[in-house]
Amino acid sequence: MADLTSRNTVLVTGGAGYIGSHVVLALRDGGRPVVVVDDLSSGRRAAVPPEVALVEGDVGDRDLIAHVLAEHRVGTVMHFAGSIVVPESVEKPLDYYRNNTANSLALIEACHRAGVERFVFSSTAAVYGMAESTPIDEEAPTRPINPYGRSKLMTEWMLADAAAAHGLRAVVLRYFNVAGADPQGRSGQCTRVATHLLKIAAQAATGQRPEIQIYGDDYPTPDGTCVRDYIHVSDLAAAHVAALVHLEAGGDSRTLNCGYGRGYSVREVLDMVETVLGRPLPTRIGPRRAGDPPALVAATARIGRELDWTPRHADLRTIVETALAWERRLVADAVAG
Ligand SMILES: NC(=O)c1ccc[n+]([C@@H]2O[C@H](COP(=O)([O-])OP(=O)(O)OC[C@H]3O[C@@H](n4cnc5c(N)ncnc54)[C@H](O)[C@@H]3O)[C@@H](O)[C@H]2O)c1
Ligand SMILES: O=c1ccn([C@@H]2O[C@H](COP(=O)(O)OP(=O)(O)O[C@H]3O[C@H](CO)[C@@H](O)[C@H](O)[C@H]3O)[C@@H](O)[C@H]2O)c(=O)[nH]1
Repeated sequence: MADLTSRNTVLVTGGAGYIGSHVVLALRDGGRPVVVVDDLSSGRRAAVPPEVALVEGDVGDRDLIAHVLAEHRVGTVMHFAGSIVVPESVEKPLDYYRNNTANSLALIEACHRAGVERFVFSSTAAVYGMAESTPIDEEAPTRPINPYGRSKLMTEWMLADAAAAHGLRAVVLRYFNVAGADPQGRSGQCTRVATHLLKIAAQAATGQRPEIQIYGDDYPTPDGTCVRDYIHVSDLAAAHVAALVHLEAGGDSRTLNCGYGRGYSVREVLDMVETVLGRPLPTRIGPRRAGDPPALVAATARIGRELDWTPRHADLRTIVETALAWERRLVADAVAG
């Protein structure tokens, strides 16, 4: 019989990606043993610290996962691996159901077989769809409006059912808009195809794009542009560590919003980028982007109550400054070859 108490390694799937790599840093900063499984489809080997084992492979590969869980004495799985581009999910829904839903099923099954009972899952505010009112609390109806959101919601359901039947305990974190970079400059967003507002603004600020297009200024919001709740990626990483502590202390399954409960419009974000930069950026008003809700702001009472988590970077200037510092570094590294 395996000694479950000595299983204290955390398996981070997708740990070579943007958010996963920050969580790996937070876990390592806390002295935790970590192993990463990543197929490097969008992640980078360099995002994983050299002392952390990186197993290159598919999270849906049951044999590989069974081997990793046993070999590294994994006690908790944090599951980030997945496909994340909403418009792509509309064009290729089956790819999203395979990579986000079917591969999550394989991973949950592997955990069940191996007796791994603690699970932390990257979900998304996209599960709420067009929210009827904001701020949105966790009891709001889940009516995702695209395959990406549905593929993630199905994983939430599988985890809830596995919790009820098999004793798996899962913290589902529904992220709002994740942005910024590690304040120490160790990681940041590196995606090849940028779609997120702040990444695009950082690329424009560093001369990699001629302009930024604002997708619609006729929304029913104070300045007509969409409002979002931006959370610094390092605070989000700390929420994962707090979720781990909760589960290790015997805590039950939870579904928790991750945001600050404060919304900023697209214009306010771009104003802050210009302020930090000290010069204006070329912007153009374009048409609305399909599927954008006018406002998405998290109700945050539950995470404040359920986890021992205090945000440390909850201001837009810090988010913008760290995102810009990271983008400048990427550009400098590219120039240096
Ligand atoms: N970025 C956001 O604003 C945001 C918001 C809500 C939820 N999320 C969720 O957070 C998670 C991480 O997102 P991110 O922004 O870091 O994206 P990312 O693309 O940077 O990271 C995803 C990682 O998963 C890996 N991966 C993908 N499919 C895999 C597979 N089948 N097997 C092994 N590895 C695989 C990729 O190589 C990459 O390293 C995702 O599950 C996403 O749905 C992100
Ligand atoms: O070039 C751009 C890019 C974005 N936007 C706008 O900026 C806002 C934020 O867009 P983006 O950064 O693409 O994030 P969202 O579409 O809000 O989606 C993110 O945040 C959601 C939660 O709020 C998560 O569910 C998603 O996974 C995550 O990608 C939206 O109003 C966009 O229309 C622009 O105006 N111009």
